[in-house]
Amino acid sequence: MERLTLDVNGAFDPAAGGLARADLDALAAPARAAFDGFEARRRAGEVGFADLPADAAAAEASRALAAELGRRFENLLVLGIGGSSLGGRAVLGALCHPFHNLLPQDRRGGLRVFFPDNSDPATFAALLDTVDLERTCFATVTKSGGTAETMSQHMVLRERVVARFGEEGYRERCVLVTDPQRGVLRQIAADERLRALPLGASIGGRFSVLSPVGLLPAAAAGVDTAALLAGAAELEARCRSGAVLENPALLYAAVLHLLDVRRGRRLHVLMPYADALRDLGDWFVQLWAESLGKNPGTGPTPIRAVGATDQHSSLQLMMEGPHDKVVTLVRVAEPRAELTIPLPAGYARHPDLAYLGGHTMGELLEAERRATGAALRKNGRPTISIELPRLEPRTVGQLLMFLELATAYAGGLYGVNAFDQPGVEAGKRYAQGLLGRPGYEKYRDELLGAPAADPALVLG
Ligand SMILES: O=P(O)(O)OC[C@H]1O[C@H](O)[C@H](O)[C@@H](O)[C@@H]1O
Repeated sequence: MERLTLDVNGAFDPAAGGLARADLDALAAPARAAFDGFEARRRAGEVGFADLPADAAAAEASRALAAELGRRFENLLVLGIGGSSLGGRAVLGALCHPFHNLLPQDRRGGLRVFFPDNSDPATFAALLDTVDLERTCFATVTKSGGTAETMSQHMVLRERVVARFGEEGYRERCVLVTDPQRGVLRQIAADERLRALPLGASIGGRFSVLSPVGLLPAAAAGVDTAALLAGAAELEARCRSGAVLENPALLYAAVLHLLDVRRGRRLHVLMPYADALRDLGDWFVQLWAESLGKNPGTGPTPIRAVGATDQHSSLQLMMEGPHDKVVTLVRVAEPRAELTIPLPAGYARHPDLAYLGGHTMGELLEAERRATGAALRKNGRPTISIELPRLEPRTVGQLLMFLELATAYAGGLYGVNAFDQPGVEAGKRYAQGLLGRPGYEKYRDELLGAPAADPALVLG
Protein backbone atom coordinates (compact mmCIF):
# COMPACT_ATOMS: atom_id res chain seq x y z
CA MET A 1 0.00 0.00 0.00
CA GLU A 2 1.50 3.31 -1.11
CA ARG A 3 0.82 5.20 2.06
CA LEU A 4 2.52 7.07 4.81
CA THR A 5 2.75 5.21 8.11
CA LEU A 6 3.04 6.85 11.50
CA ASP A 7 4.31 4.81 14.46
CA VAL A 8 4.34 6.55 17.84
CA ASN A 9 5.31 3.54 19.95
CA GLY A 10 8.72 5.08 20.58
CA ALA A 11 7.00 7.98 22.34
CA PHE A 12 5.33 5.57 24.78
CA ASP A 13 8.41 3.52 25.60
CA PRO A 14 8.97 3.62 29.39
CA ALA A 15 12.73 3.29 28.84
CA ALA A 16 12.59 6.44 26.71
CA GLY A 17 10.83 8.46 29.38
CA GLY A 18 7.80 8.26 27.16
CA LEU A 19 4.14 8.95 27.68
CA ALA A 20 1.54 6.72 29.26
CA ARG A 21 -1.59 5.73 27.36
CA ALA A 22 -3.50 7.58 30.08
CA ASP A 23 -1.83 10.81 28.91
CA LEU A 24 -3.22 10.26 25.44
CA ASP A 25 -6.65 9.31 26.77
CA ALA A 26 -6.73 12.52 28.79
CA LEU A 27 -6.01 14.48 25.62
CA ALA A 28 -8.94 12.99 23.71
CA ALA A 29 -11.28 15.92 24.37
CA PRO A 30 -8.73 18.72 23.68
CA ALA A 31 -7.65 16.90 20.53
CA ARG A 32 -11.22 16.67 19.34
CA ALA A 33 -11.66 20.36 20.11
CA ALA A 34 -8.50 21.18 18.12
CA PHE A 35 -9.84 19.16 15.20
CA ASP A 36 -13.28 20.77 15.40
CA GLY A 37 -11.76 24.24 15.71
CA PHE A 38 -9.71 23.72 12.58
CA GLU A 39 -12.63 22.25 10.65
CA ALA A 40 -14.81 25.21 11.65
CA ARG A 41 -12.24 27.70 10.33
CA ARG A 42 -11.95 25.63 7.19
CA ARG A 43 -15.71 25.59 6.64
CA ALA A 44 -15.84 29.32 7.25
CA GLY A 45 -13.38 29.77 4.40
CA GLU A 46 -10.73 31.30 6.67
CA VAL A 47 -8.14 28.53 6.22
CA GLY A 48 -7.97 26.92 2.81
CA PHE A 49 -4.82 24.82 2.52
CA ALA A 50 -6.53 21.46 3.12
CA ASP A 51 -8.84 22.10 0.18
CA LEU A 52 -6.05 22.87 -2.30
CA PRO A 53 -5.81 19.29 -3.62
CA ALA A 54 -9.38 19.64 -4.83
CA ASP A 55 -8.67 22.93 -6.66
CA ALA A 56 -8.21 21.46 -10.11
CA ALA A 57 -8.33 24.85 -11.83
CA ALA A 58 -5.39 26.27 -9.84
CA ALA A 59 -3.38 23.13 -10.49
CA GLU A 60 -4.13 23.25 -14.20
CA ALA A 61 -3.23 26.94 -14.43
CA SER A 62 0.16 26.23 -12.83
CA ARG A 63 0.81 23.33 -15.19
CA ALA A 64 -0.18 25.30 -18.26
CA LEU A 65 2.03 28.26 -17.36
CA ALA A 66 4.93 25.97 -16.51
CA ALA A 67 4.56 24.22 -19.87
CA GLU A 68 4.53 27.54 -21.68
CA LEU A 69 7.70 28.69 -19.90
CA GLY A 70 9.30 25.31 -20.52
CA ARG A 71 8.88 25.65 -24.28
CA ARG A 72 10.73 28.93 -24.39
CA PHE A 73 13.27 28.92 -21.54
CA GLU A 74 15.90 26.80 -19.85
CA ASN A 75 16.08 28.38 -16.37
CA LEU A 76 13.47 29.52 -13.88
CA LEU A 77 14.44 31.77 -10.99
CA VAL A 78 11.90 31.66 -8.17
CA LEU A 79 12.09 35.00 -6.38
CA GLY A 80 10.44 34.47 -3.01
CA ILE A 81 11.29 33.95 0.64
CA GLY A 82 9.84 31.98 3.56
CA GLY A 83 6.64 30.26 2.55
CA SER A 84 7.01 31.63 -0.96
CA SER A 85 10.18 29.61 -1.48
CA LEU A 86 10.57 26.76 1.00
CA GLY A 87 7.65 24.66 -0.23
CA GLY A 88 8.70 24.59 -3.87
CA ARG A 89 12.27 23.90 -2.87
CA ALA A 90 11.12 21.02 -0.63
CA VAL A 91 9.10 19.43 -3.43
CA LEU A 92 11.92 19.69 -5.94
CA GLY A 93 14.40 18.38 -3.39
CA ALA A 94 12.21 15.38 -2.68
CA LEU A 95 11.24 14.51 -6.21
CA CYS A 96 13.82 15.72 -8.71
CA HIS A 97 17.18 14.20 -9.46
CA PRO A 98 19.62 15.33 -6.72
CA PHE A 99 21.64 17.19 -9.35
CA HIS A 100 18.66 18.26 -11.44
CA ASN A 101 20.12 21.62 -12.40
CA LEU A 102 23.35 20.05 -13.59
CA LEU A 103 21.75 17.51 -15.91
CA PRO A 104 21.57 18.09 -19.66
CA GLN A 105 18.14 19.17 -20.83
CA ASP A 106 17.14 15.78 -22.29
CA ARG A 107 17.70 14.07 -18.93
CA ARG A 108 16.11 16.78 -16.80
CA GLY A 109 12.56 16.67 -18.06
CA GLY A 110 12.00 20.30 -17.16
CA LEU A 111 13.53 23.67 -16.49
CA ARG A 112 16.46 24.24 -14.20
CA VAL A 113 14.98 25.90 -11.13
CA PHE A 114 16.82 28.18 -8.69
CA PHE A 115 15.51 29.51 -5.39
CA PRO A 116 17.64 32.56 -4.51
CA ASP A 117 15.64 33.17 -1.34
CA ASN A 118 17.66 35.91 0.26
CA SER A 119 18.66 39.48 -0.34
CA ASP A 120 22.33 38.58 -0.03
CA PRO A 121 23.85 40.37 -3.01
CA ALA A 122 26.79 37.98 -3.19
CA THR A 123 24.56 35.05 -4.11
CA PHE A 124 22.12 36.93 -6.25
CA ALA A 125 24.77 38.74 -8.28
CA ALA A 126 26.59 35.45 -8.82
CA LEU A 127 23.41 33.77 -9.98
CA LEU A 128 22.61 36.54 -12.45
CA ASP A 129 26.15 36.39 -13.79
CA THR A 130 25.97 32.61 -14.17
CA VAL A 131 22.68 31.96 -15.95
CA ASP A 132 22.08 32.91 -19.54
CA LEU A 133 19.45 35.64 -19.18
CA GLU A 134 18.30 35.10 -22.75
CA ARG A 135 17.17 31.60 -21.71
CA THR A 136 15.93 32.56 -18.22
CA CYS A 137 12.48 33.38 -16.92
CA PHE A 138 11.52 34.28 -13.38
CA ALA A 139 8.56 33.93 -11.05
CA THR A 140 8.17 36.61 -8.43
CA VAL A 141 6.26 34.93 -5.63
CA THR A 142 4.94 36.95 -2.74
CA LYS A 143 1.57 36.68 -1.11
CA SER A 144 1.68 40.13 0.43
CA GLY A 145 3.38 41.67 -2.57
CA GLY A 146 5.52 43.85 -0.37
CA THR A 147 8.29 41.62 0.94
CA ALA A 148 11.47 43.67 0.71
CA GLU A 149 13.86 40.78 0.02
CA THR A 150 11.73 39.43 -2.81
CA MET A 151 10.88 42.77 -4.35
CA SER A 152 14.49 43.93 -4.23
CA GLN A 153 15.43 40.88 -6.31
CA HIS A 154 12.53 41.53 -8.65
CA MET A 155 13.56 45.13 -9.17
CA VAL A 156 17.22 44.27 -9.82
CA LEU A 157 16.35 41.54 -12.29
CA ARG A 158 13.61 43.55 -13.95
CA GLU A 159 16.04 46.33 -14.71
CA ARG A 160 18.55 43.96 -16.31
CA VAL A 161 15.93 42.18 -18.33
CA VAL A 162 14.30 45.38 -19.58
CA ALA A 163 17.72 46.79 -20.50
CA ARG A 164 18.55 43.72 -22.58
CA PHE A 165 15.24 42.56 -23.96
CA GLY A 166 12.93 45.56 -23.65
CA GLU A 167 9.49 45.73 -22.01
CA GLU A 168 8.14 42.96 -24.21
CA GLY A 169 11.06 40.69 -23.32
CA TYR A 170 10.40 41.41 -19.65
CA ARG A 171 6.72 40.51 -20.05
CA GLU A 172 7.69 37.21 -21.66
CA ARG A 173 10.13 36.38 -18.90
CA CYS A 174 8.33 37.45 -15.74
CA VAL A 175 5.34 35.79 -14.09
CA LEU A 176 3.87 36.55 -10.69
CA VAL A 177 2.22 34.57 -7.93
CA THR A 178 0.40 36.82 -5.49
CA ASP A 179 -2.82 37.50 -3.63
CA PRO A 180 -5.27 38.75 -6.25
CA GLN A 181 -7.20 40.83 -3.73
CA ARG A 182 -4.53 42.88 -2.02
CA GLY A 183 -0.96 44.01 -2.22
CA VAL A 184 1.06 46.24 -4.48
CA LEU A 185 2.11 43.40 -6.80
CA ARG A 186 -1.48 42.95 -7.94
CA GLN A 187 -1.38 46.55 -9.11
CA ILE A 188 1.98 46.01 -10.82
CA ALA A 189 0.63 42.95 -12.59
CA ALA A 190 -2.11 45.11 -14.05
CA ASP A 191 0.13 48.08 -14.88
CA GLU A 192 2.80 45.96 -16.54
CA ARG A 193 0.38 43.44 -18.05
CA LEU A 194 2.18 40.47 -16.49
CA ARG A 195 0.84 36.97 -16.24
CA ALA A 196 -0.12 36.21 -12.63
CA LEU A 197 -1.31 33.12 -10.79
CA PRO A 198 -3.53 33.76 -7.78
CA LEU A 199 -2.75 32.83 -4.20
CA GLY A 200 -6.07 32.92 -2.35
CA ALA A 201 -6.48 35.00 0.80
CA SER A 202 -7.18 31.86 2.87
CA ILE A 203 -3.83 30.27 1.96
CA GLY A 204 -1.07 31.41 4.30
CA GLY A 205 2.43 31.50 2.83
CA ARG A 206 3.78 28.59 4.85
CA PHE A 207 0.70 26.51 3.96
CA SER A 208 0.94 27.33 0.24
CA VAL A 209 3.10 24.49 -1.08
CA LEU A 210 0.14 22.86 -2.85
CA SER A 211 -0.98 26.15 -4.40
CA PRO A 212 0.66 27.78 -7.44
CA VAL A 213 3.48 28.83 -5.07
CA GLY A 214 4.77 25.25 -4.99
CA LEU A 215 3.03 23.85 -8.05
CA LEU A 216 4.49 26.27 -10.59
CA PRO A 217 8.17 25.51 -9.85
CA ALA A 218 7.37 21.82 -9.37
CA ALA A 219 5.59 21.56 -12.72
CA ALA A 220 8.32 23.62 -14.37
CA ALA A 221 10.94 21.14 -13.13
CA GLY A 222 8.93 18.23 -14.49
CA VAL A 223 7.25 16.96 -11.30
CA ASP A 224 3.91 15.20 -11.72
CA THR A 225 1.87 17.72 -9.76
CA ALA A 226 -1.41 15.85 -10.32
CA ALA A 227 0.03 12.87 -8.44
CA LEU A 228 1.41 15.18 -5.75
CA LEU A 229 -2.06 16.61 -5.19
CA ALA A 230 -3.66 13.17 -5.35
CA GLY A 231 -1.39 12.04 -2.53
CA ALA A 232 -2.25 15.11 -0.47
CA ALA A 233 -5.95 14.42 -1.04
CA GLU A 234 -5.51 10.82 0.10
CA LEU A 235 -3.89 11.92 3.33
CA GLU A 236 -6.52 14.60 3.93
CA ALA A 237 -9.19 11.93 3.51
CA ARG A 238 -7.50 9.89 6.26
CA CYS A 239 -7.74 12.86 8.61
CA ARG A 240 -11.45 13.47 8.82
CA SER A 241 -11.93 12.24 12.37
CA GLY A 242 -11.55 14.08 15.65
CA ALA A 243 -10.58 10.79 17.36
CA VAL A 244 -6.85 10.77 17.99
CA LEU A 245 -6.36 7.13 17.05
CA GLU A 246 -8.23 7.53 13.79
CA ASN A 247 -6.44 10.58 12.42
CA PRO A 248 -2.67 10.26 11.86
CA ALA A 249 -1.96 14.01 11.74
CA LEU A 250 -3.96 14.54 14.92
CA LEU A 251 -2.10 11.71 16.63
CA TYR A 252 1.25 13.19 15.63
CA ALA A 253 0.27 16.66 16.89
CA ALA A 254 -1.13 15.20 20.12
CA VAL A 255 1.96 13.13 20.88
CA LEU A 256 4.39 15.98 20.19
CA HIS A 257 2.26 18.34 22.29
CA LEU A 258 2.06 15.86 25.17
CA LEU A 259 5.79 15.19 25.09
CA ASP A 260 6.32 18.94 25.39
CA VAL A 261 3.86 19.79 28.14
CA ARG A 262 4.06 16.54 30.13
CA ARG A 263 7.67 15.52 29.62
CA GLY A 264 9.47 18.77 28.80
CA ARG A 265 10.43 17.61 25.29
CA ARG A 266 10.03 20.98 23.65
CA LEU A 267 12.65 20.56 20.94
CA HIS A 268 11.10 18.70 18.04
CA VAL A 269 13.67 17.17 15.71
CA LEU A 270 12.65 16.01 12.23
CA MET A 271 15.31 13.63 10.96
CA PRO A 272 14.69 12.01 7.60
CA TYR A 273 17.12 9.32 6.50
CA ALA A 274 17.12 10.63 2.93
CA ASP A 275 19.07 13.51 1.47
CA ALA A 276 16.08 14.25 -0.72
CA LEU A 277 14.12 15.36 2.35
CA ARG A 278 16.76 17.81 3.60
CA ASP A 279 14.89 20.81 2.19
CA LEU A 280 11.60 19.47 3.46
CA GLY A 281 13.15 19.82 6.91
CA ASP A 282 13.65 23.55 6.30
CA TRP A 283 10.06 23.85 5.14
CA PHE A 284 8.86 22.06 8.29
CA VAL A 285 10.90 24.38 10.50
CA GLN A 286 9.07 27.43 9.17
CA LEU A 287 5.72 25.67 9.40
CA TRP A 288 6.13 24.55 12.99
CA ALA A 289 7.99 27.64 14.27
CA GLU A 290 5.87 30.41 12.77
CA SER A 291 2.63 28.58 13.46
CA LEU A 292 3.23 27.59 17.07
CA GLY A 293 5.74 30.10 18.47
CA LYS A 294 3.41 32.74 19.83
CA ASN A 295 2.93 35.12 22.72
CA PRO A 296 3.22 34.67 25.61
CA GLY A 297 6.25 32.45 25.23
CA THR A 298 4.45 29.41 23.80
CA GLY A 299 5.79 26.94 21.31
CA PRO A 300 8.09 24.02 20.67
CA THR A 301 11.35 24.55 18.78
CA PRO A 302 11.62 22.63 15.48
CA ILE A 303 15.04 21.36 14.46
CA ARG A 304 15.96 19.78 11.19
CA ALA A 305 18.52 17.02 10.95
CA VAL A 306 19.39 14.48 8.28
CA GLY A 307 20.39 10.88 8.87
CA ALA A 308 23.01 9.60 8.71
CA THR A 309 24.82 12.94 8.28
CA ASP A 310 23.77 14.34 11.65
CA GLN A 311 24.75 11.16 13.45
CA HIS A 312 28.22 12.62 13.08
CA SER A 313 27.17 16.01 14.40
CA SER A 314 24.14 16.88 16.54
CA LEU A 315 23.26 13.31 17.52
CA GLN A 316 25.62 13.41 20.50
CA LEU A 317 23.50 16.22 21.97
CA MET A 318 20.27 14.37 21.24
CA MET A 319 21.66 11.22 22.85
CA GLU A 320 23.19 12.62 26.02
CA GLY A 321 22.29 16.30 26.27
CA PRO A 322 19.27 17.73 28.08
CA HIS A 323 16.13 15.60 28.13
CA ASP A 324 14.25 18.17 26.10
CA LYS A 325 14.03 16.58 22.65
CA VAL A 326 11.90 14.14 20.71
CA VAL A 327 13.23 12.87 17.41
CA THR A 328 10.97 11.98 14.50
CA LEU A 329 12.89 9.57 12.29
CA VAL A 330 11.64 9.40 8.71
CA ARG A 331 12.28 6.25 6.74
CA VAL A 332 12.02 5.90 2.97
CA ALA A 333 11.60 2.15 2.61
CA GLU A 334 12.82 1.87 -0.95
CA PRO A 335 15.67 4.19 -1.94
CA ARG A 336 15.54 5.78 -5.38
CA ALA A 337 18.78 4.12 -6.36
CA GLU A 338 20.89 1.39 -4.81
CA LEU A 339 24.57 0.60 -4.69
CA THR A 340 26.19 -2.61 -3.53
CA ILE A 341 29.36 -2.15 -1.52
CA PRO A 342 32.11 -4.25 -3.10
CA LEU A 343 34.83 -5.85 -1.02
CA PRO A 344 38.23 -5.41 -2.64
CA ALA A 345 40.40 -8.50 -2.16
CA GLY A 346 42.91 -6.70 0.03
CA TYR A 347 40.18 -5.44 2.40
CA ALA A 348 38.75 -8.86 3.28
CA ARG A 349 41.29 -9.46 5.99
CA HIS A 350 40.30 -6.25 7.82
CA PRO A 351 37.24 -7.14 9.91
CA ASP A 352 36.65 -3.42 10.59
CA LEU A 353 35.78 -2.99 6.91
CA ALA A 354 35.01 -6.49 5.65
CA TYR A 355 31.56 -6.56 7.30
CA LEU A 356 30.42 -3.83 4.89
CA GLY A 357 31.21 -5.90 1.79
CA GLY A 358 28.16 -7.23 -0.02
CA HIS A 359 25.69 -4.99 1.78
CA THR A 360 24.01 -2.19 -0.08
CA MET A 361 24.39 1.46 0.91
CA GLY A 362 20.62 1.48 1.46
CA GLU A 363 21.02 -1.34 3.98
CA LEU A 364 23.68 0.66 5.76
CA LEU A 365 21.43 3.73 5.96
CA GLU A 366 18.49 1.66 7.19
CA ALA A 367 20.60 -0.12 9.80
CA GLU A 368 21.77 3.29 11.03
CA ARG A 369 18.21 4.57 11.28
CA ARG A 370 17.05 1.54 13.25
CA ALA A 371 20.08 1.57 15.46
CA THR A 372 19.87 5.30 16.17
CA GLY A 373 16.20 5.05 17.11
CA ALA A 374 16.87 2.15 19.45
CA ALA A 375 19.87 3.85 21.03
CA LEU A 376 17.93 7.08 21.57
CA ARG A 377 15.12 5.24 23.34
CA LYS A 378 17.52 3.19 25.42
CA ASN A 379 19.11 6.47 26.46
CA GLY A 380 15.78 7.82 27.66
CA ARG A 381 14.94 9.79 24.53
CA PRO A 382 11.53 9.30 22.88
CA THR A 383 11.23 8.83 19.15
CA ILE A 384 8.47 8.83 16.56
CA SER A 385 8.66 7.04 13.25
CA ILE A 386 7.24 8.09 9.90
CA GLU A 387 7.64 5.78 6.95
CA LEU A 388 7.11 6.35 3.23
CA PRO A 389 7.24 3.36 0.89
CA ARG A 390 9.29 5.41 -1.57
CA LEU A 391 9.77 8.99 -2.66
CA GLU A 392 7.32 9.71 -5.42
CA PRO A 393 4.82 12.52 -5.96
CA ARG A 394 1.96 10.68 -4.25
CA THR A 395 3.82 9.89 -1.07
CA VAL A 396 5.46 13.31 -0.88
CA GLY A 397 2.01 14.88 -1.27
CA GLN A 398 0.89 12.76 1.68
CA LEU A 399 3.82 13.86 3.81
CA LEU A 400 3.23 17.56 3.05
CA MET A 401 -0.45 17.39 3.92
CA PHE A 402 0.30 15.29 7.00
CA LEU A 403 2.67 17.91 8.41
CA GLU A 404 0.39 20.83 7.48
CA LEU A 405 -2.62 19.26 9.18
CA ALA A 406 -0.55 18.30 12.21
CA THR A 407 0.54 21.93 12.48
CA ALA A 408 -3.03 23.18 12.30
CA TYR A 409 -4.14 20.75 15.01
CA ALA A 410 -1.11 21.53 17.15
CA GLY A 411 -2.15 25.20 17.05
CA GLY A 412 -5.42 24.19 18.70
CA LEU A 413 -3.67 22.04 21.29
CA TYR A 414 -1.24 24.83 22.20
CA GLY A 415 -4.11 27.32 22.25
CA VAL A 416 -2.56 29.61 19.64
CA ASN A 417 -3.58 30.88 16.23
CA ALA A 418 -1.47 28.77 13.89
CA PHE A 419 -2.22 31.01 10.92
CA ASP A 420 -0.63 34.34 11.75
CA GLN A 421 2.94 35.50 12.45
CA PRO A 422 2.78 38.88 14.19
CA GLY A 423 6.22 38.41 15.71
CA VAL A 424 8.11 38.76 12.45
CA GLU A 425 6.74 42.25 11.86
CA ALA A 426 8.75 44.09 14.53
CA GLY A 427 12.11 43.56 12.84
CA LYS A 428 10.67 44.40 9.42
CA ARG A 429 9.38 47.74 10.72
CA TYR A 430 12.80 48.70 12.06
CA ALA A 431 14.50 47.68 8.79
CA GLN A 432 12.04 49.64 6.69
CA GLY A 433 12.50 52.63 9.00
CA LEU A 434 16.26 52.44 8.47
CA LEU A 435 15.73 52.37 4.71
CA GLY A 436 13.54 55.46 4.82
CA ARG A 437 10.07 54.06 4.18
CA PRO A 438 7.57 56.91 4.67
CA GLY A 439 5.51 56.45 7.84
CA TYR A 440 8.24 54.32 9.46
CA GLU A 441 10.31 57.21 10.81
CA LYS A 442 9.39 56.44 14.41
CA TYR A 443 10.85 52.95 14.14
CA ARG A 444 14.09 54.35 12.74
CA ASP A 445 14.20 56.95 15.50
CA GLU A 446 13.51 54.31 18.15
CA LEU A 447 16.34 52.15 16.84
CA LEU A 448 18.84 54.95 16.44
CA GLY A 449 17.81 56.50 19.74
CA ALA A 450 18.50 53.35 21.72
CA PRO A 451 21.06 53.83 24.53
CA ALA A 452 24.63 53.89 23.24
CA ALA A 453 26.37 50.54 23.26
CA ASP A 454 28.98 49.98 25.99
CA PRO A 455 32.33 50.11 24.14
CA ALA A 456 33.86 47.78 26.74
CA LEU A 457 31.63 45.03 25.41
CA VAL A 458 32.90 45.42 21.85
CA LEU A 459 36.22 43.75 21.06
CA GLY A 460 38.01 44.05 17.78
O1 LIG B 1 4.83 35.67 0.45
P1 LIG B 1 5.28 36.89 1.16
O2 LIG B 1 4.14 37.81 1.48
O3 LIG B 1 6.37 37.57 0.42
O4 LIG B 1 5.87 36.45 2.55
C1 LIG B 1 7.05 35.72 2.69
C2 LIG B 1 7.28 35.36 4.13
O5 LIG B 1 7.52 36.54 4.84
C3 LIG B 1 7.02 36.81 6.10
O6 LIG B 1 7.98 37.46 6.86
C4 LIG B 1 6.36 35.73 6.89
O7 LIG B 1 6.89 35.60 8.17
C5 LIG B 1 6.36 34.39 6.21
O8 LIG B 1 5.32 33.62 6.77
C6 LIG B 1 6.16 34.53 4.73
O9 LIG B 1 6.13 33.25 4.15
